[in-house]
Amino acid sequence: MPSQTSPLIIALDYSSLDAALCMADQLDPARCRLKVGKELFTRSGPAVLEALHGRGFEVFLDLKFHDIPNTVAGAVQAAAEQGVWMVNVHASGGRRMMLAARERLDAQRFKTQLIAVTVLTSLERQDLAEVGLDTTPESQVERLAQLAQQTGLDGVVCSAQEASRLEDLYGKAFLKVTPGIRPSFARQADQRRILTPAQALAAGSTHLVIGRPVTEATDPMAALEAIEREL
Ligand SMILES: O=C(O)c1cc(=O)[nH]c(=O)n1[C@@H]1O[C@H](COP(=O)(O)O)[C@@H](O)[C@H]1O
Repeated sequence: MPSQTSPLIIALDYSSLDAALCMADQLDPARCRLKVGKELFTRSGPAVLEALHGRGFEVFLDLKFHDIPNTVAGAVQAAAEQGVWMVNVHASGGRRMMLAARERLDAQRFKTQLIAVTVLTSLERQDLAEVGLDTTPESQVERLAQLAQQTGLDGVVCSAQEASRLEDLYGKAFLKVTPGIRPSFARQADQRRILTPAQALAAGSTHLVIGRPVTEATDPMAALEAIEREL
C-alpha cells in the first residue's frame, strides 16, 4: 500500500533521535506516515525531520502551535519550509490565528496540510468544566471544527467518536485525523475517547494516529500488520 493511501500515522513519541530512528527503521514508508511530536522535536530539532524524509517517510509535525497570529504563522511557515506533509495548530487559538496560518502557507504556495486540534482525546466533560467550559467534548469539537473549516483549514484532530458528525457537516474531504485509537490487542492507557481502527474508519476518520500500540510492541511491523488486518 503506498503511503498516500494508507490512513495510518505512527506517533514517534521518543526521547531521543536514535530511539526514534531505530523505530522508523522497523517500519515501511509505503505503509504508514510518521508523527513527530513535542518531546522528540524539542530534543532533536529539525534533524529528525531530515532523517525521516531521507528514509522516504511523510511526516506530520505535531507541535500544536497556539500563540498570537503572527507567531503561529511564522511557526507554520518554518514547518512547511522543512517539507513536512502536515502541521497542526490549536483551534482554540481562535479565528485570526488560524487565518494567519492559512494565509501564510497560501502566500508561499505551500501544499502542507494544515489542521487544527479541537478537544484533546485525553479530555472528558469534567476536564472541560475545570477549565471553564460548561459543555460536552462533542459540542466543543463541533464548535472548533466549524471555526477551522470557516478559516480554510484542511481538517481537524478530534476523537474518532466525533468523526461521523463532522463528516455529515463538512464532508469527506475535510480531514478527520483521529488519535485515541486502540486496536483490539492494546491497552487504553491515558486515552479516554477511544475507538478501534475499524470503528474509527467506519465513523469517518480519514487518518488514524497510533502510538504505543505499535511502538511498544515487541514486533512493531507485526503490530502494524495486525492493525491493517483489522481495517
Ligand atoms: O495531535 C495529536 O496527535 C493528538 C491529539 C489528541 O487529541 N490526542 C492525542 O493522543 N494526540 C497524539 O496522538 C498520539 C497518541 O499516541 P498513543 O496514545 O500512544 O496511541 C500521541 O502522540 C498524542 O500526542
